[in-house]
Amino acid sequence: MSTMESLIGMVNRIQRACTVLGDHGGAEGALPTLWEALPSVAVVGGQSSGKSSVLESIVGRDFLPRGSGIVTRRPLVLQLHKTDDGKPDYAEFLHLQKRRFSDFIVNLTLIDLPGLTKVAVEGQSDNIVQDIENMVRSYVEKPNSIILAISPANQDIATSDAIKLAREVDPSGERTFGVLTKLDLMDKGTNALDVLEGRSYKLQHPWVGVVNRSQADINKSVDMIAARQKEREYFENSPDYSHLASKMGSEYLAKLLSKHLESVIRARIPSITSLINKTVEELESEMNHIGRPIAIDSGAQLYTILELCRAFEKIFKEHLDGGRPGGDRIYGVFDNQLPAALKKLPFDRHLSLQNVRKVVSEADGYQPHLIAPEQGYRRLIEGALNYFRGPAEASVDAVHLVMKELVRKSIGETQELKRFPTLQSELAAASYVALEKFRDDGKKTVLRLVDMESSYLTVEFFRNLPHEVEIGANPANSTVKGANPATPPVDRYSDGHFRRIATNVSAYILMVSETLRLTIPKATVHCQVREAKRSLLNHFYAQVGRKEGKQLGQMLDEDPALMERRVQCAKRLELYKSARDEIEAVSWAR
Ligand SMILES: Nc1nc2c(ncn2[C@@H]2O[C@H](COP(=O)(O)OP(=O)(O)OP(=O)(O)O)[C@@H](O)[C@H]2O)c(=O)[nH]1
Repeated sequence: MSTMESLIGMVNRIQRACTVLGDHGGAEGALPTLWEALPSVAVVGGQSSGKSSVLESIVGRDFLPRGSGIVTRRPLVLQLHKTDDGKPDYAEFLHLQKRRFSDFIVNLTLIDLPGLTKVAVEGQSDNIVQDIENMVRSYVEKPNSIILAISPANQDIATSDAIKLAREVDPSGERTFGVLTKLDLMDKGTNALDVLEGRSYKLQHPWVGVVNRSQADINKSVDMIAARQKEREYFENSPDYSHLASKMGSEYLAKLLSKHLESVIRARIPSITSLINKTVEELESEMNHIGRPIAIDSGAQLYTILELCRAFEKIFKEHLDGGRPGGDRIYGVFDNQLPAALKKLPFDRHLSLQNVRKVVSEADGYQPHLIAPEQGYRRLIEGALNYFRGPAEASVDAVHLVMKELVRKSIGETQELKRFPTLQSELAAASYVALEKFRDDGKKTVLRLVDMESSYLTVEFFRNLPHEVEIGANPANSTVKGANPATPPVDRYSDGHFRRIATNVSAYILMVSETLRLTIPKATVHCQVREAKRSLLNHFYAQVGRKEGKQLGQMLDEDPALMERRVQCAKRLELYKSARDEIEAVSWAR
């Protein structure tokens, strides 16, 4: 394999790596540095110094338009690896190079130096000159830019624009290749040995003299092969240069340049590889984070849905049972909210002397009570018990709210669910419906506890009360109590009598309150918390089980942005891996 072929093969591989990555050195590129890490060749020289001719002979084809128009009259920056939109002047040209240079892919840049200063024609601002100069400079300044400095032999080397620029941006000369063109056009009796042997201007790489096709050759359509032959003969037969013949000419220049490019590219491979490896790692970890794509068969989809539900349920239970926060707030309802609400019930008002007297009297009707006001007691107690409905229902509602919040939190905390917004909302909806049902059940149960208190009073409480006679307001009546029903007692009932009734009812209500304080939490946990742990998603599971494949798929609808991201990542990952293969092949090929 010739040096040139192996270089081209190598660059082709790297180029393929770059192309698969969509990396063309632009800012939008995935790995902008990959392409940019490669050396580029800038062919610089004064007007008509022979840049195009040299480039052609290196590449081995006739490809550049010549002699007029776009090539000669402007500072020409030709990048063979990318088109530059917005510069219609070059469009045709760039179009041409695209077609022709698929086999020589090092970033080639052709720079016409004197053109730089002459570009500002009428109507153009000086800024353009400056801009173009900056652009050119940005090419040749890059440490990975190899400068092919073209100087015509029939001009004083001291005035060479190419050497002037090269000296400026590459003082040590390590990336400058001096090319002397038009040796055949030198005045008779003069030669360029001072330059070619490095005495006029020393560079680290040897100077190479070339003889390109003359304008006459071009006009006669002398092809490249013939031109090469002619060039070879020129050096072999030249009395001045025959001793240098093996190190002169376009072919030698191409070989020299290829070897240099190859070593520079090889030197860059480790850093390119590590760059690729780093990106592969990043992409892999992102892919892990995004998760695998979902299966398409409905069995696997159902399985996935159930797995996800289970993951959610597990977290939800951890919130209730502890391990994750939130369950303690339910205890907070029982320990603070409920007792406080019970304590705040307006029994003082209900058992005010005035109300007790009113309720008892109304219960007595036309016939005042004789012994204890049985009906009065019952009505007072019933009235008081009604007040418990509020706190009882409020406890159920409070627990409901806590659990709803825990469902919301648990869905948010289920990592696996993150990518499935549809399933997330369906799970939330199903859970809320279930919690609603548990709440209804909880309410029914706690209200039943209250109702039970009114349906049957604790008889012992009253039996154990001190006898009416002893609590009677008037000691004079104590002997007749119960003995003389005919005595109209209405006016005999003093404040003390009613106060005592109030005290008794109050004591009874306190006892009931204590009971409910203990039983409402039991009912709530039984109906809501325990049920939620046991059957939060039961209905949902039944529904899912009846779903068709298509509906299952819909439930697993992913966030479109995420799906897109996964596809992108997967694609890039594959590309990077194949790029890595290409690059690895380069480092093994010798
Ligand atoms: N005789 C002879 N003519 C040459 C040589 N090199 C270039 N020429 C001629 O010089 C003219 C300019 O050559 P190009 O290769 O177009 O030079 P260039 O630097 O690309 O020109 P611009 O881009 O217009 O600045 C052409 O007519 C070439 O045929 C050479 O070594 N010997």
